[in-house]
Amino acid sequence: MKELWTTVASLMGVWAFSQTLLLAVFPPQLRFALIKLFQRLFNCCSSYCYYDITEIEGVNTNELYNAVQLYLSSSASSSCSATSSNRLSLTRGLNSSAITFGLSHNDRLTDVFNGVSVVWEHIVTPRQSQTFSWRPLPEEKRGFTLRMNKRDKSYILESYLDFINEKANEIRRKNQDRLLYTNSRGGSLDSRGQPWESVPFKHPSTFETLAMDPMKKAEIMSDLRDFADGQAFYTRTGRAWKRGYLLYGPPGTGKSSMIAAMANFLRYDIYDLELTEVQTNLELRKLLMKTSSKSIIVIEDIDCSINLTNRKETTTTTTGGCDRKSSTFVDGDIETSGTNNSITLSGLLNFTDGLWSCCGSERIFVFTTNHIEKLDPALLRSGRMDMHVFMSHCSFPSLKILLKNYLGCTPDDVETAILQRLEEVTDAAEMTPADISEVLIKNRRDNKKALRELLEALRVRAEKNRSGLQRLGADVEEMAEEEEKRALESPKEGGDAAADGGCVEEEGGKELEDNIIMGLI
Ligand SMILES: Nc1ncnc2c1ncn2[C@@H]1O[C@H](COP(=O)(O)OP(=O)(O)OP(=O)(O)O)[C@@H](O)[C@H]1O
Ligand SMILES: [Mg+2]
Repeated sequence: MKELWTTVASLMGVWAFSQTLLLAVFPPQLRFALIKLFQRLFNCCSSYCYYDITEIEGVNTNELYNAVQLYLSSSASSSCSATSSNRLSLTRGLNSSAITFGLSHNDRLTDVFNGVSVVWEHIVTPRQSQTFSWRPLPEEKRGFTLRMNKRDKSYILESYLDFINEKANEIRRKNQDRLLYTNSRGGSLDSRGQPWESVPFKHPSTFETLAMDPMKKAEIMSDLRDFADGQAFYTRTGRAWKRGYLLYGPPGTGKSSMIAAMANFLRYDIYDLELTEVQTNLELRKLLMKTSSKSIIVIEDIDCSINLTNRKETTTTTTGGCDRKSSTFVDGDIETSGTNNSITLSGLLNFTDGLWSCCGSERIFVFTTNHIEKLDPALLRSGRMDMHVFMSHCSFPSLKILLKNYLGCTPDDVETAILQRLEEVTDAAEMTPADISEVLIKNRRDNKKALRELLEALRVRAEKNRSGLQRLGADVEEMAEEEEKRALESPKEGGDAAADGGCVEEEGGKELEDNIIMGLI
């Protein structure tokens, strides 16, 4: 033992002496060159190669550093024991409610990709002197060093880095709160040149809570899934990676709730485009260019936002309380006659389907309306609106979902007689899910009372609809009798009319009938 200590002491003495000699004999530049030479010699003999990924490259943040950090965070959290120590760093990013793990300073982690093992080291050194920079630099220099066997380099390096980028994007999306963007500031930009304002998107609506026909729901979910997984398909078929949805139906049937459910399902951001705030087609295009991939671009109540009825007329439209001049179109092209400084249907069609619509990818356009009949067919064609989804009044299957949402009860928990009665009246009542939700929310503390009140509300509404229909039938009959009487009183007139063509009379009768129906509605 004594001998061992003597050897260690003499070795340390030799080390101290050589260091003093090195410092005294070699000037700093020479020392640096020697170290470099030793490093090169070591690299030539070593079977490993090393890649440094620094946090800041020049004055720019190195995106790859962030990607590696995120990627390693998933491995670090799951394999804490694989690191050389049990210390991990924890971070929570801006706009993120998730905590991410990271390698602590100067720690190592082994990763395996395609059967090849590599080692990551997180290297942190103090920044020696603050060099001149337009922005303050962190006090520490941070970077990752990737070590892999030289023979594996050509085999995995490129695909490994691609994989890391992809994985990092996935983690970023999963961790980051989704955002709801709006263009409520009109055309003005913020300090970062952004036309969109954003807030965290926290809408709780999901496909599970959405009350609609289960078959239709499953179809939409599968369509969305296919879309999100369809990158290869869209590339192969030469189509832009986007999809259009038109949600239409009466107010309160869940169109906005469906958009929130779609965003939550795909984990996409939402851009709520307020068309009445957009003044020109150019502004619309700029807004589109500033949207990100993996997002849903929404235009609600499209029929109220812009005159979309006739592309071939010059019209002055009143939109959101302000007068707007539409341009003249010939098959959707803007005439350059001075009035093209406004937003037009042509601009909107280009927005959804033109070349500019492909400036990003993986985007869904959703339009909503209460009046589908008011929309120009050009807007409705496939490619622009691929899926037309009718959000209807509450059906019995939808009602069961609402009962589960608000009262927490399944059909088995409801008395058979009540359930049967509910089934009989739901369709006839034509109540919206919003109306039914209101009845259930008010009485949610007492399930029995809630069911009673709901049944009563449905019954009253169904009765009202039925008597309305009867009244309509009686009115139509009465009118028809009057017509008949008039025809008998003046047979010549009636005969002439008949000679002119019964369809005219028939159309007149139909018009009359339509007027009565509209009046009653
Ligand atoms: N299908 C539905 N499933 C679950 N809840 C619904 C549904 N439809 C409506 N609701 C409830 O009613 C409220 C209003 O619904 P929503 O705003 O989605 O209707 P909308 O169709 O967008 O109406 P509008 O045409 O007036 O914009 C929501 O907060 C939601 O709670
Ligand atoms: Mg809505």
